[in-house]
Amino acid sequence: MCKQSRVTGMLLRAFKQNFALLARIHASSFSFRPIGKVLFREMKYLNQQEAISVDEELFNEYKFSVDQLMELAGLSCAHAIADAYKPDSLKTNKVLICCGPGNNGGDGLVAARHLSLMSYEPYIYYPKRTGKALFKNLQHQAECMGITVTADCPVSAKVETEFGLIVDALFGFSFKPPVRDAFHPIMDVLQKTTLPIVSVDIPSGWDVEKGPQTSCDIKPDCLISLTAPKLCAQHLTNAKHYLGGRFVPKRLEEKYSMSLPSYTGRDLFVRLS
Ligand SMILES: NC(=O)C1=CN([C@@H]2O[C@H](COP(=O)(O)OP(=O)(O)OC[C@H]3O[C@@H](n4cnc5c(N)ncnc54)[C@H](O)[C@@H]3O)[C@@H](O)[C@H]2O)[C@@H](O)CC1
Ligand SMILES: [K+]
Repeated sequence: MCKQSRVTGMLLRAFKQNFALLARIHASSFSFRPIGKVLFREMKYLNQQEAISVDEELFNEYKFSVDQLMELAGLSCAHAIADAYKPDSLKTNKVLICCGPGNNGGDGLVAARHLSLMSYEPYIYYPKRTGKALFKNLQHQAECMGITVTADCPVSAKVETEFGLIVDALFGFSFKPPVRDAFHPIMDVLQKTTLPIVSVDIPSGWDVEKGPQTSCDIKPDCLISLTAPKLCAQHLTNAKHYLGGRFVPKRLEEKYSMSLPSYTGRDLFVRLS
């Protein structure tokens, strides 16, 4: 084959490959971001049903136990908090941790225990408790480590003077608005506070997909998405955003096309913004 036709063949093949790539990009529901000369697929934001399905697969298909994943999730939250808020950058190292009735609250109980081992002084507000052994044990472990666990909602004035940071572990991806009456007092504290709020997985009160529902909704200073961000994270404004929960098997990540960012070395979190 002459040199000219070899070159023509190469150009044709390159054109076909690029055309196929562009067609795939166009057909996909994901967005692509050019970095240098390479196209990287951006991380996916899960809808509520996808988050629930991923959760179910981790337990049913992969046979993880709730305790295992909750410990890893809560530990990654504690590490991300320690990265974002060094104790001496806060007005005080006392951290108010608000724990809800489900697994999001469990992540908060775990994070409290780990923060207490890292120069913070956690104080847990845990109003609605279940009889499940896992949660009773988490509460017991926190109390054995000298952490106060109370069902009495702290008043705003006390929160503002006594604490340096608030962790919102009230509701996660199973939340269905509107917030029930029993949680109005603490939501009121979170809506009015001037302290930074770190939300675990979902800013409590936000719609899991649509984000804040009213201008009164809480404004987290930091969100720690677990496993993969949910759609509501796209509504964050001027907030730090971390990804934690470094336990997703590659096969599951690929099944849901999560395109998770790479964790560095032994880190338990990735800072996204
Ligand atoms: N799948 C995962 O990847 C993992 C998820 N974990 C955590 O688990 C969370 C999800 O946990 P759950 O499914 O238990 O649910 P949530 O913790 O999101 O909340 C469920 C609880 O909130 C209550 N609730 C729902 N809507 C309410 C409303 N409008 N007003 C008042 N109460 C309301 C429900 O009655 C239930 O008790 C995640 O967001 C994450 O924080 C981690 O613990 C472990 C790993
Ligand atoms: K939350």
